[in-house]
Amino acid sequence: MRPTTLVFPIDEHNRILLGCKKRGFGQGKYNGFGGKIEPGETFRQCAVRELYEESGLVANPQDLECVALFDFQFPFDETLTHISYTYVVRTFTGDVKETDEMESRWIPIDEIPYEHMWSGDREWIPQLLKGDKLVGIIAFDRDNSGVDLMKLNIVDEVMESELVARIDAYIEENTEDL
Ligand SMILES: COc1nc(N)nc2c1ncn2[C@H]1C[C@H](O)[C@@H](COP(=O)(O)OP(=O)(O)OP(=O)(O)O)O1
Repeated sequence: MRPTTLVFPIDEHNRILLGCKKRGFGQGKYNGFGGKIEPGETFRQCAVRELYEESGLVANPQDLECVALFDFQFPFDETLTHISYTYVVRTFTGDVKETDEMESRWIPIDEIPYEHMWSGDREWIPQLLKGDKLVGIIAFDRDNSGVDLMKLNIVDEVMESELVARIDAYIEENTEDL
């Protein structure tokens, strides 16, 4: 799986925008907005594109705050393993709309529906909301749903790579099918 991004918009009333995923990976779960990075994109470009496609909100890449880098590991199905650069955004325009992928709503942060989210989120989303920045591993169990291991470090700053997608695109362009 390609690297991914994940964005949590927060409004002036301190509500978080979450979407219930209508299809694909994480179907039926509430989450922020994101998806796979496309060749040639930076992580921030991916994040604002996915935010718009999935929620209708428009953000500038420079207004994203990078708050976490997660290595989501699925040892029992390696095809699911991926990293995710995770952002909070408080400045945006546009109207929230239902899309093919997500049905979204603004939720007060003390009413986040963790029981309908990925397990693990209950641990780290509150940390992000109080301002911590996190880097680490979350490893899932045999059913690819429960957390077997969570090893997260609080960091001063999440180092953002702008290179991965470009290298990926370069390799795709310059490698013949075997
Ligand atoms: C496993 O724990 C996870 N928790 C949370 N909160 N979010 C997760 C977890 N694992 C993945 N995610 C996020 C990261 C990305 O935003 C998406 C997955 O991206 P994916 O590319 O698979 O999703 P699609 O929307 O189907 O992708 P495209 O639109 O790019 O096709 O979930």
